[in-house]
Amino acid sequence: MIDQKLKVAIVGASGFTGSELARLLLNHSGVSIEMITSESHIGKPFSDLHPQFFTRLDIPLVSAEEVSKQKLDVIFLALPHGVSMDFVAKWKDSGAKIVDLSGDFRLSTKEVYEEWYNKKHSYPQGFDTAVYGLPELFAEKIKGANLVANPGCFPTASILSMAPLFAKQLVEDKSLIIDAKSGLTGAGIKASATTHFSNVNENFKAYGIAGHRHTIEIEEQLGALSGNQSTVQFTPHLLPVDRGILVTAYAKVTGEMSQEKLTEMYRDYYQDKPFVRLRNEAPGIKDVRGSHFCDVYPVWDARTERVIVISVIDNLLKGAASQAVHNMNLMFGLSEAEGLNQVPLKP
Ligand SMILES: NC(=O)C1=CN([C@@H]2O[C@H](COP(=O)(O)OP(=O)(O)OC[C@H]3O[C@@H](n4cnc5c(N)ncnc54)[C@H](OP(=O)(O)O)[C@@H]3O)[C@@H](O)[C@H]2O)C=CC1
Ligand SMILES: CC(=O)N[C@@H](CCC(=O)OP(=O)(O)O)C(=O)O
Repeated sequence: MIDQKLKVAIVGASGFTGSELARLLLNHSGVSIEMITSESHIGKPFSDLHPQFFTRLDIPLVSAEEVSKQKLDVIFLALPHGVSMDFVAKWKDSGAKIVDLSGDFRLSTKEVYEEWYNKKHSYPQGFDTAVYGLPELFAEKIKGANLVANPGCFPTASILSMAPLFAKQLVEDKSLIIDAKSGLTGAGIKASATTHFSNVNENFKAYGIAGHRHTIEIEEQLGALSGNQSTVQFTPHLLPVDRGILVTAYAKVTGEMSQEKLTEMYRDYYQDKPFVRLRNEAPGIKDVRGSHFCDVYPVWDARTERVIVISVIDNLLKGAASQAVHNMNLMFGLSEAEGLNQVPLKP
């Protein structure tokens, strides 16, 4: 019998999102993991780096150079910004479809990228063919894409919190404030002073104030949705937990609003989007931990005349790895939910 499974490579799998990709793809019926790369651990079994895979995924790690030598259907890039773009340039005509988890291909133009990512070397050709991989908004475009720019974790939770209102052009200009909190795995596997146990444990801190690169990503996507330029005040915070993002978004809206109208609007917008769950109480990060869900809770505060929306995701999953798998499912015409039906891990 001919093996119909998609041949997949995970590039940069010694990191957090790479290992989460491996966990999801191992349980995906339509995929065969052909290759996992790491430059700093060539030759070691994957399970030596991530012992949770012992006896389940022990294949040796290879250099990314090996990717060019094999016929693959999908390449997942779980690499830092500025590194991914060079691999995309190399492999974009290889016949494999690429899902890039970095920020390299998410923004609209070279100029915007260079402004917000402070890039030194020039941007490769081909970025204009990338599709922004947020399935709830762009499924049709993703289906035809060869290169998907997987969204950032904060932008995923932020955009989904506000999309129904922007789609109807109901948000007052410059009124949107997004206050977001992330678990530590959002910062990647490399140790730093910021993520040192003593700096994080029993602590809680804002960072990237008035300049975090996710601001422009959120602005561009919400702007595209409404057809108007949007300006967002975005402030991330570091939470002393492993994983999870909680967004609290505040906005002024134009026209009459009520709780019933708001709930109805969100229900309509997300009715055929199985991974966005409309909640009737404030969700916590553990309600989605280990899953592909984004839980959303919209509230109308008549006293302040503001909409407040709480949204939660697992930054490593809906914010990265499971979103990448969702994109692959769409790109290859597979069932959207294949490999993504995990029930959240709670407590
Ligand atoms: N963590 C999160 O919650 C999210 C992360 N992202 C994005 O996904 C990407 C991966 O993130 P994450 O897994 O957290 O990152 P990590 O820092 O945990 O891992 C990055 C991996 O990239 C590899 N790498 C680093 N430099 C190079 C290089 N010069 N050439 C080849 N490989 C290199 C490293 O592997 P090795 O040295 O073994 O080769 C490492 O395993 C990043 O762009 C990140 O911004 C997006 C959404 C959420
Ligand atoms: C907690 C933490 O440090 N988070 C990261 C965001 C990680 C992510 O989603 O985004 P990118 O792919 O855009 O890097 C940060 O604020 O830079």
